[in-house]
Amino acid sequence: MDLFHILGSGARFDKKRFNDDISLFEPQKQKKPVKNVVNDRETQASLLQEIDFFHNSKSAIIETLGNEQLPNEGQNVSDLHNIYGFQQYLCKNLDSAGYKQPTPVQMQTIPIILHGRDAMAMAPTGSGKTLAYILPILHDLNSHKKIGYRALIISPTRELAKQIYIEFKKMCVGKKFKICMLTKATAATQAQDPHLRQKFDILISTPLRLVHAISQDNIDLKNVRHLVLDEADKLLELGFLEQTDEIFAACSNIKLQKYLFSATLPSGVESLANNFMKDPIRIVVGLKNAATETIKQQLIYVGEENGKLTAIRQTIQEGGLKPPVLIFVQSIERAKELFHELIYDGINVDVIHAERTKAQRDSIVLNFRQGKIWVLIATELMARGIDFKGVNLVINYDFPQSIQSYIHRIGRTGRAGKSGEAITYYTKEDAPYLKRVVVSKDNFQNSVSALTPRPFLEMSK
Ligand SMILES: Nc1ncnc2c1ncn2[C@@H]1O[C@H](COP(=O)(O)OP(=O)(O)OP(=O)(O)O)[C@@H](O)[C@H]1O
Repeated sequence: MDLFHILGSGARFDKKRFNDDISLFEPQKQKKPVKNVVNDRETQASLLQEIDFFHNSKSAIIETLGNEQLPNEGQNVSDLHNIYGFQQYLCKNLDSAGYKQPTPVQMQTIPIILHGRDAMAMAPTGSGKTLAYILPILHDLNSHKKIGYRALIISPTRELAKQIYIEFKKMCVGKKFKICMLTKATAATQAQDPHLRQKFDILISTPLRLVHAISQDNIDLKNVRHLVLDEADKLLELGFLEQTDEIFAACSNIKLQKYLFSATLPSGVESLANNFMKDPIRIVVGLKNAATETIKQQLIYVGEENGKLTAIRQTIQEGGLKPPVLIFVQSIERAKELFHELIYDGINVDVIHAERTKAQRDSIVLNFRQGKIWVLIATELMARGIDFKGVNLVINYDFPQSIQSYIHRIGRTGRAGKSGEAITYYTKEDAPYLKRVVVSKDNFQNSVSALTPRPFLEMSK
């Protein structure tokens, strides 16, 4: 089972359940079982070259031995030959973006997708799941073709869809790929000119917008080979499920591969997903359905409802509100109320929710990213996927309704290995629900920094 262990670095596979999958990765019998031998070169050489895509073997063995450090010997850019061979433009773009090494979820997911398998990937917030599908998709698409959409990414919110679009664009520099983010305007132009639809390679959309286009016969998804559900558990919840189902139905290509990504995939959702996925490989990085370990979490008892405002004002007076700060509330009304309180206190604050216009939302997101807004009050709209790089503090002003909501909300800080802080206020009424969100940090395994992956540069031909 050593090969599978090596494959599984940074991830946890349900070996019992996916025994068949495991055997797929074992085309030949190991000569002899290897017991935690770090420098057994013979063992490493016997790895299936095509699966050991990132040459992860070291990090896996490090894991076995308790994170012991190994020298980086043998890692040579020029001598690495890999049957996938990422194109130079990808490596260049990764380098320009400052991405030197793949994160664990990227290490695990990329080879699985490139091997033509469906995948369900669960990895902490801010662990790089977006790139974990962007890279193999771009690699597989190879170059621009005029045959219509070949990859489709579904996101629950327009804000996240836009962020994914920007990340794709960043990775496509130097290639002629055409990417479309479906909006009212882009849908209308494609409705008017069917030839235009052939022009694009990749489509990114929210479910509702796409289902509308499908129902109007304005979009053709028959050539889609890669379908990603980003924030998959959200997209498979009641309310989105019907739309997601219609999208699946429209993707009729028999070679379609499906991928689910989220920091949280409750077991009910997983069972549901198993019904429509083809032999999916399940990837779990870290502890399933748990918060990221780089976030310092605090629960603060505020007694009554009005204790929250007192608590936040006290934190401000004590200079404990280091911007940028994101504050989550439960409803649009609550967001508006808190905004008026904080603006009255002279704080550089703004508020984002579904009642603000698209233009306002775009400009708020941009201003918050650029540091022009210090404190942003948000509803659940901003809880998932949004990557604000430097958020120092997340405050759950209103207690989250589920563990999933808690994980995603606080996951807006402590991203990409950075540290962050999360404060959750709770009142007497919230006390019975506390257990839902209190997750033992000690149980968390395989943090991003615990692994020593191969540099991206070594993926090129
Ligand atoms: N290999 C890498 N090296 C360094 N930074 C990376 C790498 N891959 C991604 N990142 C950065 O990590 C951050 C988080 O990535 P991403 O938004 O994909 O996380 P996520 O896992 O999708 O989080 P969430 O669950 O909140 O959606 C981004 O700022 C991204 O630019």
